[in-house]
Amino acid sequence: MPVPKAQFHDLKDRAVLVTGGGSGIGAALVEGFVDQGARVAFVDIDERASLDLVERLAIKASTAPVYIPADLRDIEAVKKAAQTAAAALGALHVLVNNAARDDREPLESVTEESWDESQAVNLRHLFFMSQAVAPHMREAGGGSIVNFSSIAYLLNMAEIPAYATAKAAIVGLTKSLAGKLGQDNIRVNAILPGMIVTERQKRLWLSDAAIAGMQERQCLKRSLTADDLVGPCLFLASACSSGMTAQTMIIDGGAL
Ligand SMILES: NC(=O)c1ccc[n+]([C@@H]2O[C@H](COP(=O)([O-])OP(=O)(O)OC[C@H]3O[C@@H](n4cnc5c(N)ncnc54)[C@H](O)[C@@H]3O)[C@@H](O)[C@H]2O)c1
Repeated sequence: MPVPKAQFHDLKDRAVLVTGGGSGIGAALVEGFVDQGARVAFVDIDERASLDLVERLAIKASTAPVYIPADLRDIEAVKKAAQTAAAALGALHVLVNNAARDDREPLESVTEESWDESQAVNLRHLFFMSQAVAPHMREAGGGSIVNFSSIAYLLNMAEIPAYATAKAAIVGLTKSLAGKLGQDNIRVNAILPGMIVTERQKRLWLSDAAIAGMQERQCLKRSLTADDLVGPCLFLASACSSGMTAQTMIIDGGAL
């Protein structure tokens, strides 16, 4: 059964920036915000997927999303992307820090370089993008930042020490940013997805046995998809959650 689409009326015309919006969960989030009538920009390194998404959404939306090509491992590019988004959309009100790359790398293989690379792609840009966007949110009178963590760091998964570290740190980052930015009416929350069956996940990591194993573990006996994250993310972005900050929301079908 398809996940029903929510409507949050305060998100209409809101200026929204999504990182990693070109494919996977991020693309579903971009579409979710576009469906609200929000004005959306997204950053992604994958130009082909991103341009395809813009083309697809331009057909159905009055305002097509703005694609900002950038590599979020480059902090100057992160800052520039925030400025480009604000210049295109006006004072930003919502930031979704979604981009990541869940490479597997066992303990024995991790090097200084691969460790730093993992933190750069999975953690560092969330801080610097939030830092760059916060002044625009102050200008807008407040805002909402949604950080994508993962339940992976709670599952004792052996093959992802650097990724799990980054995803755990995102919860700490979320709470610290919330502590600082609350005085400016900027809320900061995190979403922890469980196993979300995307095309990329199926191509790279998810065997039929792994999917069946997770369904067995979950309370809900179906696979979750990117659409399962859209409603929760819109809710955190909307003033419907205006009393909620420094929190984590687990969307895992009851796996934990
Ligand atoms: N899919 C899952 O099962 C799952 C589970 C738990 C958490 N999550 C989290 O949800 C978020 C989205 O996951 P996903 O499965 O859609 O990931 P994905 O890999 O399918 O998509 C990530 C997007 O980020 C972009 N990206 C990657 N590196 C980039 C860089 N350096 N600069 C700019 N863009 C870059 C990619 O091009 C891609 O469009 C991530 O934070 C991930 O950790 C996913």
